[in-house]
Formats: sequence, structure tokens, C-alpha cells
Amino acid sequence: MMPGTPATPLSKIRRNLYSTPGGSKVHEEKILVTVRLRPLNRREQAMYDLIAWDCLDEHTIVFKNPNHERPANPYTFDKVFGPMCSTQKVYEEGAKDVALSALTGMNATIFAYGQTSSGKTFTMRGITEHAVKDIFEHIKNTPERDFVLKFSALEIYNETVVDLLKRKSTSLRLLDDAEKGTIVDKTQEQIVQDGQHLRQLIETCEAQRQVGETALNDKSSRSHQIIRLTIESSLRESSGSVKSFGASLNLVDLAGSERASQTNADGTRLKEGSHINRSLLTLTTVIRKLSGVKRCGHIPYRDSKLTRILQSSLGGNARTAIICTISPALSHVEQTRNTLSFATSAKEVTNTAKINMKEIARLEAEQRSPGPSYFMSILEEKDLKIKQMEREMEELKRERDLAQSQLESERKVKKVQKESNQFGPSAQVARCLSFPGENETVPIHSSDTPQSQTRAPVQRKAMVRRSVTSTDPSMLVHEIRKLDERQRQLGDEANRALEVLHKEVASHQLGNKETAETIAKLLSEIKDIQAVRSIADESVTGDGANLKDEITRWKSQAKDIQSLERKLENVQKSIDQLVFSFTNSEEISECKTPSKKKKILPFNLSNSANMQHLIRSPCSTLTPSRKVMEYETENKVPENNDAMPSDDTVVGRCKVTPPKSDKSFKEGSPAVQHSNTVNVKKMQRLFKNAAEENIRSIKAYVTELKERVTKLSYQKHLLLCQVIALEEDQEAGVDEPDKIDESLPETWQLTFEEERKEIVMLWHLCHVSIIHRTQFYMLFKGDPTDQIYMEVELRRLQWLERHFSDLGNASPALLGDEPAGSVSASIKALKQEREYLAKRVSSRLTADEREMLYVKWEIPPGGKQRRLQLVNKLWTDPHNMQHVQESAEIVAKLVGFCESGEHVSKEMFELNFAHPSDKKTWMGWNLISNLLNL
Ligand SMILES: Nc1ncnc2c1ncn2[C@@H]1O[C@H](COP(=O)(O)OP(=O)(O)OP(=O)(O)O)[C@@H](O)[C@H]1O
Repeated sequence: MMPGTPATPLSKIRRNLYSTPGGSKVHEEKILVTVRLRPLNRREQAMYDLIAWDCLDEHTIVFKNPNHERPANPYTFDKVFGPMCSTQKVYEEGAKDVALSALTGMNATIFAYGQTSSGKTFTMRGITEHAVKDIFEHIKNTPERDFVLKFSALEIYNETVVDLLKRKSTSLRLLDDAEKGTIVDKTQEQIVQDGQHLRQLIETCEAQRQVGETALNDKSSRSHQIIRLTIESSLRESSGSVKSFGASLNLVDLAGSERASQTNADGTRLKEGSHINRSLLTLTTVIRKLSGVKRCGHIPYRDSKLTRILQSSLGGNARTAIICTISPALSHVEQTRNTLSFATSAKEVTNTAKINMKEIARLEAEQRSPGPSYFMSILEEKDLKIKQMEREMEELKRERDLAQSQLESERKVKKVQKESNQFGPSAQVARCLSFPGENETVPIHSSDTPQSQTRAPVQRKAMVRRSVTSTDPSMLVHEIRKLDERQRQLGDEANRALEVLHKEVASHQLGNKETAETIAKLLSEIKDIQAVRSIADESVTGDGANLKDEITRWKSQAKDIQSLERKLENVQKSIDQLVFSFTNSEEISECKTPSKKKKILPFNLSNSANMQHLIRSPCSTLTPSRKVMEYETENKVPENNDAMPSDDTVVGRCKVTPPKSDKSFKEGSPAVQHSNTVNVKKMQRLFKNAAEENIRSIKAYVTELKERVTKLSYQKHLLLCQVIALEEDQEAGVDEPDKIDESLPETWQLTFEEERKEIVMLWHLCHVSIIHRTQFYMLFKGDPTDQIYMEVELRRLQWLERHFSDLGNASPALLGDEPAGSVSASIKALKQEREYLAKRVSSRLTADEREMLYVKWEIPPGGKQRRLQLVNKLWTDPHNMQHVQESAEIVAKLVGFCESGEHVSKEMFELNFAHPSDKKTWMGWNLISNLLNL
């Protein structure tokens, strides 16, 4: 049994037919698709071919299964014409309506599509004849209009366009016109006098057309023929204002759609076949693409002459009817199936025809003598207006409801504020989001009275919860502003540091050519940072801005922050390069002496102090205080600063050090030369050491700036989470705090488990630091007071996941080896963190513990980098909570974190980042001369 194409119920084929002439200005409708089944021809009869198709009704055709197996699926179309059906009926029901649209100013196209000998030419001749008759009939019956009818005819043969009106036509070029689309250059057009004249012209063209004999058709049309009637009409002067239409009617008789092999083609026929098929293949592709559920992607109109010329008829400004002709013979069943499949696609294509008015005076003209279409259009306009007003009313209602719910939630917030007196939600928000030290009015646990301590967990939970869900918008605006200020400060500090670096290095002419280049690069980066900052400055709105404006502005600034981060990253790279160039110059000079020198600048990544800076996933929880200590050690200014010689003296000495003016040196006395060489070397080393000191200092400083920018950006993310929550709650009018209080603790444990699973999954998807995961996992075990931490963590992770997905337009987990932007930064940071932890395996675990773990985690004995292999396996299976638990235990051991919360307290998860002023800020560049200790 052969499979059939599933039928489309007729009810699903949306048709929008309308009587001719008239209709609305823009008309969206599907292509009218009909099928005509011809009788068996003599050849087929002679071969005792069987009839393979049955017309079930006026719309349905089905394959008659000769083996009487399972019935095949029927095909449904706008109309199916059986073998006994007259061409007149085919015209009336399958072409007339579309064809006569051209009289009302709409482009129209009638196609005949089918395999050779299926009856295309036979059908199109009849259609053309009837259409011509009707057109002239209409002209005769419409005396108030002037009609101009022009005739032209083209043939596409072997992908060459020729003019059928010219006896010896050369190939015509296709040109693109902005208004008309593709036009055929220099086509001859004849003004048609009357019906008789038109028939003559058609005959002339038919005679000109490429016809040949194929195995299936003695007079097979070997080309695509397009007869084009251009109809222009205008109202006569006596009727007042002028209304002018212009439209074309294309009558297209395509060449046979069969495969070349089926026509026993060789030589010329084969060449024709390939060209014919190119046009038909493109036509099929175009139709298939246009019929897709979503009409998107590239439609290859330009791939063939046929589709270029008929572009507007295929999904464009035209009404189109396709008559698919088929043979009933069983021997042609495959071709017939192909044709029906094409027809099935074609019926899904939608065109948007419009009346091509040359002068828009229609309304005035029709107002004087209004016809039915005038009233129709007035009604349509009214309908539109009513719909618009309904929409506006809906919008107003929505706004009113929103305002009411906002008012309601404001009232509730005020009520809660009164009740909890000292712990107002605004204060809580400030505490949640701000740097310690800024909100001294907010008491911290240690200062609570015993009474308040017993009350504290519940109150605190409710308040923190409220801070996330029911916040005064003006408070959030204030917080956003504060974060902006931090961003600006960071920008300023970065600039200051870099400018001084530039001046200092330039004035002392340190380093070689690469150094100079690096400095130049740094300078341009400074400019970039300034540019970023000035953009941010420009976008700051006035104090009166509302929350929505702030959010919009902040969202637009997200790029600035990223950009600032990138700049700082570049600056760090440049500094590394600078350090490298110093090291190189040092090595070169050292090479001259046989003694082996150790490398001086320990800035490589394996340096454990610097390693700390690299663990900087947004969720990194390395405590600022620890880092500050490291920076302090690194940036320590030499204690004997005060005892150093004054600038002038040293600079003076520096200036005299290069012995250019020293005559004895020039003369090259060996003794003097030796002593000077020693001095120069010593001086060089001192310079270098001093420069290193400063570069080390600025490097650490830039690293810190980067961290601060990252945290700043993270704080903003959290703020956004709060804003989203606020908006959601306002929209829903949910009284969250009360609901939560009531629901606890019965449902909390369940919720906790669920949330924890989700958090673990999101950690995995967002490549969050495994130290952070461990600390969080170990600290929050389901205590009711953990609720807020869980929710904040969940919200921030959800935000991050969405953000990553937006960046890569895919889930971060799916980004694979080529992740984008911050996803890649997180993956990199995680990788570095695993390397860092691997190094701690030996020192933190005993040999026995290690061996046990290797066995348990299936690390092969004698394998390379077993420690790293082990760490790489940790936190990799978010679905397995046992795995999660065990991973957490190992990481906790490696970082020296135990459940009691050594180094870590729950409060740190509230994002209380240290205030910049608490941190070691860059104390300014130490003049190299100050650091010289001669
Ligand atoms: N519906 C029909 N009723 C009677 N005869 C028909 C019908 N359709 C086609 N024929 C006859 O079948 C023969 C082939 O028809 P026609 O030339 O129109 O086929 P075609 O599809 O144009 O083929 P080609 O692609 O090779 O040009 C002609 O002799 C024609 O008269």
C-alpha cells in the first residue's frame, strides 16, 4: 500500500473569497488551489493503463488502491474537478474570481502545474479564453470607467527569458525595481483593441512557443509561458474625482513538472529538463518555504527566472490560483503524487493582495455616489475604532487595579512598620544591600537584648522576607543610586592609578620598546575607562525618576559595568606584560653574568596569594577581610620611607648616574669603566626593584578593583531580583509576609528540600564556585530561619541562569566548549578554583584519607594528576544528593571549613560586602626615587 498525504479538512483551509469587483484595500488570503483530473488519453488507453484516482466529492480525491488493501488517505483541496468536468466549470470555480480581481486593481495570477501531458496547456487555453471573454464583458458593462488593456507574453526556456511577441527575440534581462519588484527589461507591450485582437495575440505567442515531442506528449510545451494582461482603469471625468487602478493578470502555463528520466529525455530534451526543473524546483522550494508554519527564513525567489518574475504572486501582493492537472493513469501515480504534494503545500501559502490605486481619490468619488464597498469600508473603520477603544478601556482597568493593589501593599508595609518600630523594611533593605557601617541604626545580633534575641529569628525572618518582597520603591531607587556612586568611584580610582603609572614610567624611561608599547596601550585603556564612565554619567537621571526609569537605566548600564570589568581585565594583562618586559630586560642583563639568578617577580598564577584573586565567581565567598590582609602585605609601603633621601637629591643622583657626561667613561679607562658598570648595574637593579614594588602594588590594586566591580554588579543583580519580586507581588497583590509566617514550620521542610535541589541544579548550570556551594550547603540545613537565605540564593541563581541564557541564547550547560562572555569567565574561574583545591589535597588530607577517596571516587592508581582528577569529580552530579553531600564534605575539608562555620557565617550570604573605605585602597604611586635606597 502506498502512503498518501493526510488530508486537510476543508474547514481548516481559510479562504477569503469575495465577489468581483470590489473588496477591501488589503486582502490577505490563501492561494486558491484546485486539482483537475483529465480522462485517460488514447496512449494510456492503448496500454490498458488503469485509472488510479477517485474523486470522492467536489473537494476530495483519493488513490484507488488496485489491491484493495487499506484505503489511502484522501487529499482535500478548494475544488477537485473530475475527468468529465468542463473547462468552463474549472474556470468558473477555480480561476474566475481571482482572474477578474485584476479589473479592480489587484494583481492576479493563474498557474497550471502538473506533469507533461496532464492537461496544463489544454486547461490554460480554456481559462485564458474565458477570462478574456469576461474581461471584455466587464469592460462593456462598466461604461463609467476607461480601461486600457495591454498584452505582453514571455517564455522562459532553458532559463532564458524571451519575448513571445517578437519574432526573433533575444534574451531579456531581469531588473530589480524598488516599487514594482522584478521587471523584465524591454518587454514589448501591445494595447489590446478588443477581444478578437487579444485572441490573435495569444495565438501568435502560442505559435512562437517552444514545443517538442516527448515520450508522453507529441506537442509538449518545453517552456514556461507567461501571458500578462495589464489592466488600467480610471473613472471618467464626468464622474468627478479620478480614481485609477492598475493591475496585472498573469496566465501561466508551466512546463511539465516530471523528472527528466520519465520522459525518455536525452540531448536537447534532457537539457530542457534540467532547466525546466531548475525553475520548477525553485518554485516548489519557494512554495514549501512559504507554506511553513512560520513564514520565516530566506525564500529563494532569486534562484530561478520563473520565481523572480512571479515573486509577487507567491506570498506577495497578488491573488493567486493554482490549477494542478493530473493524469488518472496508474502508470503516472508517482508524478501525480508529487503534483498533489505540491498542491498541498501551495494551499498553505498566504498572499496579501492590495488594490493598486494610482490616485487616492476613491473616498471622495464614492462619497458622492456611495456604493456598497464604501459602506463596507466605513463599517470596517468603525469596527477598528471600537476595538481600539475596548483595548484602551482594558488598559485603563488594568492600571486602576494595579494602583489599587499598590496602595494596598503600601498600607500593609506601613502597618508592619508601625508594629515592628525599629526594624522598618526600608532599614532592612538597606542592611541587606548596603555596606556595613553605613546603616548604624540597624542593630546586629550581638547588640540585641536577650529578649530581643528570642524574638529575633521570627522577626528577622519576617523582616528580611519583607525586604525582598515588599519594599518601598523609593528605597530601591536610593540603593541603585548608591551603587552607581560606587561604580563611579571605582572608575575614578582606576583612572587615577593608571595616570600615575603612566607618568611615572614615562618620566623614568623605564623598560624597553615593548614597555613603551604597553604603556601606550594602558593609556588608551584609561581613555576607554573614562569613556565608559562618561556614558554612565550621562545616563544618570534626575532625582525625581521613578523606579521603572531607574531599572531601565540600570539595565542599560549593565553593559557599562561589563565593559569596565573588561577594561580592568585588559589593564591587568597590560601590567602583566609590563612586568614581563622588566623581567626580560633583567634576564638579558643577568645572562651576561654567569651566576644563576632567581626570577624576581612572583606574579604568575600559581602564586598562592594571587590565586585568591582568581576565585572570583560572583558567588565567591572568600571573605573580604582575608583579602584585605593579603593586599596589605603586598602593598606595604617600605617603613623607611621617611628616612629616604629627598626627591630632588635622588632624582639628581639618578640624572647623573647615566655617565654620558663623564669624560673618563667615554675614554674607556678599564678601571673607571668597571666601577661605572657596577654602579649602573646597581642603579638598574634598584630602579627595577622600585618599579616592581609599584607595579606589584598597582597590580594588586587593579585586581581588587576588578573584584569590587564584580561584586557591585552582583549587588545590582540582587537588587533587580528584589525589584522583580516587588513588581510580581504588587501585581498579584499577595500578602507574602503573613502567608509565610502562617505556613511555617509545617510546609517549610518540604519547601526547603525542593529549593535546595533547585539551587544545586542552578549552581551546576551557572558554574558557581564549588567553595561557595560547599559553604552554603553546609550552613543551610533547613532551619526555619534559613528561609530568606534560600530564597535570596534561589532568586540570584535564577537571575544568573536567565542572564547566561540570554547571553548565549542557550542554557549555559549547553554552551559546551565555546561559552560566551561571562559564562566563559565563570567556567574559567571554576577551573582555576578546582586547580587551587587540588593543590590542597596533599596538605589537607592524610595519605590514608587520600587513598580512600581515590578508591571511592574511582581514580585509577598510578594515574596522572590524581588530586586534580579527584577534585574535578566533585560537585558534578546535581541530580544525586548523596554525591552533593560527599562533595561538600571533601571541599569543606580542603578549605578548612567545618560545619560550625569557621571563616564563614550565615550573614555573609546576605551580601554585606565591605564598604570600599574598609578595604585597603591604593595609597598612590610611590615615587620610584622615594623607594631607591642608595
Ligand atoms: N481535461 C481534458 N480533457 C480532454 N483532453 C485533455 C484534457 N486535458 C488534456 N487533454 C489532452 O491531453 C493532451 C495533452 O495535454 P496538454 O498538452 O495540455 O498537456 P500539458 O500538461 O500541457 O503537457 P506538456 O507539459 O507536455 O506541455 C492533449 O492532447 C490534450 O488535448
